[in-house]
Amino acid sequence: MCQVSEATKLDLVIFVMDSSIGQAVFDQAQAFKQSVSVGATIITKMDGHAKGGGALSAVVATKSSVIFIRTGEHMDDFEIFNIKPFVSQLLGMGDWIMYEKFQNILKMGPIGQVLSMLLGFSSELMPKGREKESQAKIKRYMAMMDSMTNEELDSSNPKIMDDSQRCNGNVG
Ligand SMILES: Nc1nc2c(ncn2[C@@H]2O[C@H](COP(=O)(O)OP(=O)(O)OP(=O)(O)O)[C@@H](O)[C@H]2O)c(=O)[nH]1
Repeated sequence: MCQVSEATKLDLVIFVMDSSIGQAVFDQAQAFKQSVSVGATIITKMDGHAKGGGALSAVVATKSSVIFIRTGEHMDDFEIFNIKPFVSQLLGMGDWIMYEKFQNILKMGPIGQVLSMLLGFSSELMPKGREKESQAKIKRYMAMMDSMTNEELDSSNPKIMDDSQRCNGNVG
């Protein structure tokens, strides 16, 4: 790697990390940084189970920014790195965000009008003429989420649900 770096005039050295290796990436990234001057990082395999927490270690070790994530095996499975969804996924905040959305919607009055203004809600959730039913559905989702522990809300793993909750019908 040092020889390649010395023999060529590189505009940018990119450290490519596999998100599935987790925190072990720190040592790898540090060794990389000690040999060549890393300018950017790419996180791969974000389509798998890993949330990419190791990226934080890689960024600290290389003192570089993440520029892209890879989300598949094909050539074009690249996405520009976007900090908000990344951190949200890392913290498992998807369900919390949805819960807050529901709470705000219910506060905002006639739900049909409100939902029609919002992006991200499908017509199945709010069919025309069935607003009351849909409002009840949202309240049911919220009741389900109220019955979940913080750990369950934070996790994207459905297996973490307690079996007794499934039997009680608390979980859809
Ligand atoms: N699902 C998925 N597969 C990926 C991604 N990036 C790379 N791969 C696959 O992972 C495998 C290894 O990729 P390589 O590019 O050979 O990575 P490498 O670091 O040189 O691999 P090693 O030589 O095994 O260390 C290949 O089959 C890739 O297609 C990704 O973002 N998602």
